[in-house]
Amino acid sequence: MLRVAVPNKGALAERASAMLTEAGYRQRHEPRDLTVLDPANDVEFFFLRPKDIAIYVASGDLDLGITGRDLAEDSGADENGDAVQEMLALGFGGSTFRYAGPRGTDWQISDLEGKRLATAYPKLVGKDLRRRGITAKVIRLDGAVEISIQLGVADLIADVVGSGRTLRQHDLVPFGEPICNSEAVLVHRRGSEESAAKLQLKARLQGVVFAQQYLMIDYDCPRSLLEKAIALTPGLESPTVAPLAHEDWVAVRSMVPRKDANQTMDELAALGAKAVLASDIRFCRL
Ligand SMILES: Nc1ncnc2c1ncn2[C@@H]1O[C@H](COP(=O)(O)OP(=O)(O)OP(=O)(O)O)[C@@H](O)[C@H]1O
Ligand SMILES: O=P(O)(O)OC[C@H]1O[C@H](OP(=O)(O)OP(=O)(O)O)[C@H](O)[C@@H]1O
Ligand SMILES: [Mg+2]
Repeated sequence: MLRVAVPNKGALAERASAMLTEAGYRQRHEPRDLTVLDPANDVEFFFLRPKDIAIYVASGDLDLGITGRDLAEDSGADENGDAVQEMLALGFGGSTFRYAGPRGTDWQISDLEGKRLATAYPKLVGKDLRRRGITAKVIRLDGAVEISIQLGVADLIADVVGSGRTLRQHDLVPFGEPICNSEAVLVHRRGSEESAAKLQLKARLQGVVFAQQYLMIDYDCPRSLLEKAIALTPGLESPTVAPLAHEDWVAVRSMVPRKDANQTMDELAALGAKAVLASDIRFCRL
């Protein structure tokens, strides 16, 4: 039976469970439940603290986990790499992990040298500092890191930035390139086998991710414009083209990236396509 770790609280928990439900798996009904058995799919889910998930997966006690890329990178067992390996990016829970300092100074990365730096991600930060050849005193906190400078424990911080609201509230500004561009990811133990059971769960989640990132576009198109229309909507392999009762016209169906959909629809309409419709894809296998 496949054993899978899912965040039990925090920024990723709800979306991770919703994605698994969409992919056809049983999820918990009681928010306090720590395990859910899904015998039909031969999977058991374990609901764990987000920070602990990479530890269970890296040790091999659990086969797969959903966690943040920043947390996965922070779990690295040694200098040679992370103990867990990303199998799939899940397209939600986006954030950056950044250095920040008090507003009013034009902070540079070189200013980190010799400073006290508070963070809840000491390994991720330690690796970044070593890579840059900077020596700083890393102070490990569990959370609410943004307040540590005000309280006198640190000079600078490194933390998760979502909307940026928490930094602004504490008069902090981010500086330097992000240490990590994070999102929710599916991980397994580095170097472990990609078994058929793991690949099946990955494929199901991939189907949900694609369904959320693409729309299906349908339109009617004069045959004379078909080549130009297909160039706008090439689809994944190639679009479906079906005859219409009116022999000068065809119906076209193609998947387009959701983020480009409105622009593509405008361009199709300008070209002379009619009845341009967009619809959601619920899930898919590609
Ligand atoms: N405001 C946010 N926006 C986007 N992603 C976030 C945000 N806060 C946290 N995350 C992401 O969620 C993941 C886990 O962080 P989360 O805050 O949920 O757990 P935690 O800090 O370990 O637990 P807790 O905050 O409950 O003590 C990380 O990958 C992080 O990047
Ligand atoms: O840029 P924002 O949208 O404001 O989000 C960023 C904040 O969200 C997370 O905090 P969380 O609520 O998890 O509390 P924590 O610091 O105790 O982990 C993160 O650690 C930042 O503090
Ligand atoms: Mg947090």
